[in-house]
Amino acid sequence: MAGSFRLGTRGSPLALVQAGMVRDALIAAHGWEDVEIVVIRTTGDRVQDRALAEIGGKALWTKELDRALLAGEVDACVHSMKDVETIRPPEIAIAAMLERADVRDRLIGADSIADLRHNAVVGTSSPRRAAQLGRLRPDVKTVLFRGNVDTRLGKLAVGDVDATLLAAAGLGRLGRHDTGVAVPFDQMLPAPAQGAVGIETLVDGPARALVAAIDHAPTHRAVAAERALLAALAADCHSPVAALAINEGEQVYLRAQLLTERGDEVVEGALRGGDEVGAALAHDLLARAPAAVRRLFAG
Ligand SMILES: NCc1[nH]cc(CCC(=O)O)c1CC(=O)O
Repeated sequence: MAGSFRLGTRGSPLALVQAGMVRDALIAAHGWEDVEIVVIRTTGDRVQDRALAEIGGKALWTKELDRALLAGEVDACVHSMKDVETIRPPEIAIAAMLERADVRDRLIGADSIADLRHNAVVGTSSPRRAAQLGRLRPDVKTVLFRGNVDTRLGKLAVGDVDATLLAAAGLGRLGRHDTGVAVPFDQMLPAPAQGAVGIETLVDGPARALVAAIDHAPTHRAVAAERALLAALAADCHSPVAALAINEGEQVYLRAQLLTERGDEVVEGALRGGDEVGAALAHDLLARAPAAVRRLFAG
């Protein structure tokens, strides 16, 4: 490759740490002297006062990065896989994923969900977290909470809310391993693809194989199963859906949960299998879902 490899990324502190991890992995795999990091500003970074779901969804984070990739301004783009839509442009491939970090959520502001004060106010803009919280604690109110990790922790510190929930992976990558407490899976199953960093390239071209050299296959397989479930559900960022695939040899054990907005109704299930497991579990859940849940996943 002539010149240094160019890696596109958003400019948030977390995105820059993740891009640095990808750069280091590429340098180690290929013995390159350097990788150029190209910061691309996205609509999602500019609009901070409305829920992601309300203003256009996950495309807000990917659109500008996709454009730079398609225009040949960068060789690859780094994403939190959680923020990448299920349906991608046909010219773009998920070439690799880094090994997944801690997939759990962390609660900041109380020792546990049970310990939240009566009628506590929790800041989150995630339909999944709001629904799961509503299911466990119907008295708790959730309010819109956006901005990067530091912005959210700042709002918590000044008392705008009693508590908030953030992904352990993001906190850890920002050096905040000790912020808050981990919420166990049985209380809060994570978002599909939470904790996974992905690298996209063009389908055709030399970058794809270069990036594939740093792929962590078990992470890729697990996240692919979670994304296949989302695709079969026709779910988007409005959808209160949780899913987690655990590797078992060449197979995965996929767990998932669909909820109503306040978590009054829920359907959950699990399935073990290969490539088909995401779609199969989606169909099983939809078949068993209460009407109020199925309505949210009408696609
Ligand atoms: N939607 C925002 C977002 N996208 C990825 C992460 C954290 C890192 C990850 O899950 O890989 C976060 C913040 C959060 O949910 O706390």
